[in-house]
Amino acid sequence: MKFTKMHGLGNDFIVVAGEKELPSGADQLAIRLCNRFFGIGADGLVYILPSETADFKMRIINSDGSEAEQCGNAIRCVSKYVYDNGMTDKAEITVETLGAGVQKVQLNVQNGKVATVRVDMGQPILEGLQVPTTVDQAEVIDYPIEVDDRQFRFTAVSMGNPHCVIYVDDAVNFDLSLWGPRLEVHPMFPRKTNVEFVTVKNREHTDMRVWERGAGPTLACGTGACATLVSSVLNGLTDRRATVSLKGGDLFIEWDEADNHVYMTGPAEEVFKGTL
Ligand SMILES: N[C@@H](CCC[C@H](N)C(=O)O)C(=O)O
Repeated sequence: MKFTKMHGLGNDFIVVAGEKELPSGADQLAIRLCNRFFGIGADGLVYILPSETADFKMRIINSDGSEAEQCGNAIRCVSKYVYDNGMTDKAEITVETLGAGVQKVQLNVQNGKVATVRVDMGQPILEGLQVPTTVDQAEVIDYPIEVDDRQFRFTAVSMGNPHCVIYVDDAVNFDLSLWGPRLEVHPMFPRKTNVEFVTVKNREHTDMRVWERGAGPTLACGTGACATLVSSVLNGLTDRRATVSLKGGDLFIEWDEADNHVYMTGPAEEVFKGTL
């Protein structure tokens, strides 16, 4: 099996192309290959597959073997992969995802290779039961949640996958590994959740640290950055265009008032190719 190790701001993936469909046993393979001590090491295993409704289809398996509906950093890596490897010569492509429909992608090509990618991430889902949370409300904004003896307030956003956004005084130094795993499996999130801890720096800039469902602490999360911007607008904290600074670097996120779509712009990089 040939693979390419790629990353988007340090959120890293083992990318595999050439299969017709998601192979059975992909969950166990992801657990084995994503292991940083006994495998290649990655946050997820990503398959690029043929699609009947788009130019390509993407499936992503988290490092714990669970499948995610969508992944912002992976879709940028997939877009770079298909262009740089001659699977398309188009600068605008479409990618089918499991839970966020078909997404339109614009490639910024420099010297024949994709440098950055702008993805139309679609419309955010805010209805509480659809995110999903157990809160039966049209929107779940600044809502109380208790973990052990600590009270947080969260805003729920789905970008195809669920996110719980929490504002803290200092996201950069926040104890992610203590609270992230507890919130990920909190009973208010029936399909578990990704958790973003956010500090607003000004109306066009936030810091964010993420605990990902099925992968733990990662250096960046594209859908998490989108959820952060949407949440920050809903809470009146930022404008509709802002930079989200993650541990691995910056993503530029826009929530368009006209079409209600969220747009994410950021880099994608190849690390190495290999054969198993
Ligand atoms: N890193 C991703 C999200 C990957 C999936 C996530 N762990 C989930 O289970 O929803 C991103 O860049 O969006």
